[in-house]
Amino acid sequence: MIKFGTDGWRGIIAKDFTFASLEKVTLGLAAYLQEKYRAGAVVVGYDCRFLSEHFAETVAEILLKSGFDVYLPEKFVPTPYVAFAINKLKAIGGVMLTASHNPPEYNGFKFIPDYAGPALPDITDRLEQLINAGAVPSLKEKGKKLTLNLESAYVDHLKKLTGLNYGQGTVVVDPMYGAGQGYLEKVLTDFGYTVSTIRNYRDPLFGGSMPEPKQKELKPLVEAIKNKKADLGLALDGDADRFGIVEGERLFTANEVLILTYHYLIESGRGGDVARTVPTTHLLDKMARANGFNVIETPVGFKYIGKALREGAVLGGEESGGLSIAGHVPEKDGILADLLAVKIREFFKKPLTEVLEDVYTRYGRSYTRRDDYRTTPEQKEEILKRLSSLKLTEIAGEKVLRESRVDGMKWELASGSFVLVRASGTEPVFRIYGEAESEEKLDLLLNEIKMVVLGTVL
Ligand SMILES: O=P(O)(O)OC[C@H]1O[C@H](O)[C@H](O)[C@@H](O)[C@@H]1O
Repeated sequence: MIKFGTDGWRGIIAKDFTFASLEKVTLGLAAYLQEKYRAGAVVVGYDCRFLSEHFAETVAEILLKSGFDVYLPEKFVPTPYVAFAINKLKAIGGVMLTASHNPPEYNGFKFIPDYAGPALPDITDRLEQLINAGAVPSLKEKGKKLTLNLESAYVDHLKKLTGLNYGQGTVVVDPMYGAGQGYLEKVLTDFGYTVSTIRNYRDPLFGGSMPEPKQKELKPLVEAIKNKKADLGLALDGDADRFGIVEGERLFTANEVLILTYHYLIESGRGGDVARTVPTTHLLDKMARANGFNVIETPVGFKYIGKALREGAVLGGEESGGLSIAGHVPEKDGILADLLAVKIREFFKKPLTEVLEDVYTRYGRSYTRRDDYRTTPEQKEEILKRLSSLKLTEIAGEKVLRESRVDGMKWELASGSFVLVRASGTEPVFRIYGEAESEEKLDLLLNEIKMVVLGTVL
């Protein structure tokens, strides 16, 4: 049984993710594409993982035999680049072979439709149906196999979109052995920055860790920043759709990066509506309201943010590390987010830490946190049952103003704080998220919800 999770189908290589299961998935996709289009081109990209290029060949071969033209790159590419290529080539869609930031033993299959953002559930539901029913496409005259070669176009587009200028400074780039190698280096050296790079070769084992830009995994970047006396460190996850931005030893959370980006867009005259997922910081709401803009709240998943971006939001993002802006593809792009961080420093002429302080002074300070708790399938069932009947009027002594079930269960409190519990769609964990005006308060909120919801089960 194939299931598309929060972001595509993923599995352990050789156990679930095999050539045979990939063929089955691709046959279903080809049948889906034949249902929707008479002809067209499909972009097939792949990351640096074990066998990724061979998996991509398998996908390409089936699509070609189903009568579609296929664009295939000569080496690994970032996920946002595939989205960019779909847009540029007016392709009918794309496939990205990647397991993003998962451990090395995983690989994955992500379908990106013609609108160049993550597939929405109506599409993945139909795909699952076709795949699990063993659908096969009709054999057609073989399509054309073409080389995907839009790196320069993508780089030029990012240069224009970010509006970077010639600047000075030292930057360390850390693609974490992933598919984003070369892009940041190219843009920044072209603009006169001194760039040094670490972990910039293919290692399907990711140096024994995970290609995820988190504090623990970014120790080598922090070390390199110190050694090079660099102003900034810029990291990417395994397929470069997520970012890691570091000044000194400080890694900015995705919430902070979203706040900084929104502030920059507003102050540079590019303000507008903002889209965020339910657990993402409400400071964005305060900023939007203060400037006469709207907030679009969505369930977790960049597919929903992508939709809001297509409908006119100027910024869309999520606390898990996704960001894109108007004028770009509605897919999260870590390379774009990293370059925007450089632009923000350039624009405000100060370090990001100081820009963030200015934002807090203007709109109010807030602290966010997410705690993850591993559960067994039985525990998950029990917690979900408990959540469905839970009614809280007060949390940590504060009145609940609003309760919402857009995704999981969210309680918004009188002071503007919130707590949210939901089951992850990508890992066997429950996530408890919160935001409050002080760290002490945040602690109280998260602990109380942990006790009430997970307490006796875990
Ligand atoms: O909290 P989860 O359901 O595990 O999802 C966490 C994240 O997973 C993937 O990376 C998706 O692309 C994101 O859109 C999502 O936010």
